[in-house]
Amino acid sequence: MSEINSIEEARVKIDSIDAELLRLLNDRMEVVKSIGDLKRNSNGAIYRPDREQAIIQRLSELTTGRLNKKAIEAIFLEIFAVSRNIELSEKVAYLGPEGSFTHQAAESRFGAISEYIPLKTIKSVFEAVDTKRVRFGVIPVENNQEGIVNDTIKLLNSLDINIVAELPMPIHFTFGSINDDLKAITKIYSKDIAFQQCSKFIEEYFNHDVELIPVDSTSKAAQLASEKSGTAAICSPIAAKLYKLPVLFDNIEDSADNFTRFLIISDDFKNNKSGNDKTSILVKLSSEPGSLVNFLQKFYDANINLNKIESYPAKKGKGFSYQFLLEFDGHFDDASVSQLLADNDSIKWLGSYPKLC
Ligand SMILES: C=C(O[C@@H]1C=C(C(=O)O)C=C[C@H]1O)C(=O)O
Repeated sequence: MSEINSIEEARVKIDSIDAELLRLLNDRMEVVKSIGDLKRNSNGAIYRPDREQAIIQRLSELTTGRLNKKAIEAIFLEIFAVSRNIELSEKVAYLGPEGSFTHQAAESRFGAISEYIPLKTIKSVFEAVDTKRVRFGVIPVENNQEGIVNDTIKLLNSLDINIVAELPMPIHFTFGSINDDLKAITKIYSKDIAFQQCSKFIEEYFNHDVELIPVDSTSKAAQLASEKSGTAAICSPIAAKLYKLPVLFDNIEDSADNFTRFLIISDDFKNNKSGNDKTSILVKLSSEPGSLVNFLQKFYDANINLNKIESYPAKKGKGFSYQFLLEFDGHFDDASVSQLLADNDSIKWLGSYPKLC
């Protein structure tokens, strides 16, 4: 690139590059529109995380300039979200309320312009997907501090719903208030759990008395704080944005490694292989010596790497049997995986999807 001597000169260059980018993006959207028409004729799914992951992987290997994989991902996830809306706008339900961390996770994958429906419970998200009122649902499945979300597993077990993609997301809390002088703040709204997870911040920044007021959601906290002087909220960045609450501090949580794994779910959905996939299953095993060992032996024999195993007691008739959630490397279409899952009534396949954590 030739030498640039002034900001004005640089901006002229940027304007011309942007015009070219826009022309190329519009060309891309024409092709995307044709794909949308073809999918409509064949009733194919609009969202294909396998294909999106393969594009990001390909571009990360191709890049020679300043953009690394993370930057490419940030840019292209928005392009994909806009593309999907041009193909066909698909409704997305998530565990609300608006401004929840699940909302933030949903927006990170489906972009700013999709049609979102916040629902009150994980069960209602599953039901909205099951009755085809929405094409996709977004719900939490585990948090590294709190453990697994039992409702999600229970509903994956009882309904015919598949996992389309996983979304690991670091949980960062922000501190927002319309007062920029901390001394003027006498009340802080948030959820109990957020107070616990940000206790060091509260201790260090407030040596005067503040009242910690627990409310139902961190979005509610943001709303209340946006309406009243002398108050503040500990909430998600998206909730602060939603209620136009000025953010005074970001990342105020005690532990830097608080992360939640969300799932995108749909009914009747099967990804193609992306090259780096994970499979989730539920399996019921009888309560007798060796049943788990014998089952796990099959993974060892097939050289399949296990990522997770969680157990749940499952009521069955008079006695108890055991149910396990297993996650392992590989895709349903891999011969080793399909052989392992074949002809086994006690296994419920939940989905094979690009591995992100
Ligand atoms: C265009 C497609 O549909 C969606 C949009 C994609 C894109 O913008 O490249 C990729 C995968 C799908 O989620 C496709 O399936 O190729």
